[in-house]
Amino acid sequence: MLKVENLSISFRTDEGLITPVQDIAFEVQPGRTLGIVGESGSGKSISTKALMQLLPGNGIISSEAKILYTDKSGKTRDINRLGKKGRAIRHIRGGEIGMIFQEPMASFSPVYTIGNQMVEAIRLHRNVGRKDARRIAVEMLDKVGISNPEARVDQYPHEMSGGMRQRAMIALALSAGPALLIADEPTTALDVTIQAQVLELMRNLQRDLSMGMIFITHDLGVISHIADDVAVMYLGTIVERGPTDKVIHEPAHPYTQGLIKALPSVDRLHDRLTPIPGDIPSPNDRPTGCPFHTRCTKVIAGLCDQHQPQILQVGEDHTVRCFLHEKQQRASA
Ligand SMILES: Nc1ncnc2c1ncn2[C@@H]1O[C@H](COP(=O)(O)OP(=O)(O)OP(=O)(O)O)[C@@H](O)[C@H]1O
Repeated sequence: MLKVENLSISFRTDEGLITPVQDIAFEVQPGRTLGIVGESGSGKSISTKALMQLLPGNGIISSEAKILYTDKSGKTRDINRLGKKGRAIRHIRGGEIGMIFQEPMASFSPVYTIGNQMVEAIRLHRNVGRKDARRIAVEMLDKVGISNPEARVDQYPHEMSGGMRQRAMIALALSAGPALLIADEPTTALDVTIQAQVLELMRNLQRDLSMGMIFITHDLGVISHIADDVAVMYLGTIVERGPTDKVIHEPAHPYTQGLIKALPSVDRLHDRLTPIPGDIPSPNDRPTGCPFHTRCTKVIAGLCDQHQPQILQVGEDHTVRCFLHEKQQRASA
């Protein structure tokens, strides 16, 4: 339903043009969840904002990028050719592709009730009257597990707890009936028990409604619970991509291996965690060669610091950008 190719994103800044996302490609299949994982600043959020033409004013999507989206009627369009305004992109935002964020207040206005905001969103994208829209809003609140939805629908966002607001935001995004949902760190700010409930809810809703979903997080543990496929991002490039099971159990890129070693686990309480050394460099200061080579424990001097690795196939639908695999494949050929 979504095929992204050659996507680079730049920003005009006082220091000149920076390009925090460089030439990424990924796909989302109907009814499947793609997880995008990476440290803060790797470019996860801006990559998905670009899909809805929601980059800030100084943001530029590369002209050669293709963002091919097949809508509910089966028509495929290149979102990169639609521009930021106009009917076509407004129809896609919300009605075709919904979005939820870490902070529900980014979706809700504090001055209107939850119900009023849901009714507006439903009527914008569906051909129904106010009464039916309100009925759909109540049904949606019920579906996301909010008790007594007939009364809650008339509450203001500040009258709900954090976890409940998060559920209401999911209901708001789903009430317009999107075919694809983008969830940007939706559970990061919640405490772990509520986080688990919201993750479970999202997984069930995604299956019941056969929606496609892109789930952004810095937490590989969360990815293993929710995503069918995963793209691992580092400093604006996708370094590894594949089915979640494969990527977690047979990680091919040293960065993915590092993320897994850094994951805390209750089974290994006495083991020391192994953090990835150093910090992610700034996009203004991108290293030459492989962007990860400055932190990589397996760096090959003279190669990784000078040349960009190409995308290599390491299994069915499993790809990696790393010279270690190029070397191995050449040796076994
Ligand atoms: N409006 C902007 N102007 C200039 N640079 C920007 C702008 N917005 C984002 N960036 C750059 O893009 C980089 C990637 O941002 P993005 O928000 O996508 O990261 P992220 O991986 O989602 O991180 P986080 O998990 O912290 O949200 C940032 O580090 C910053 O350098």
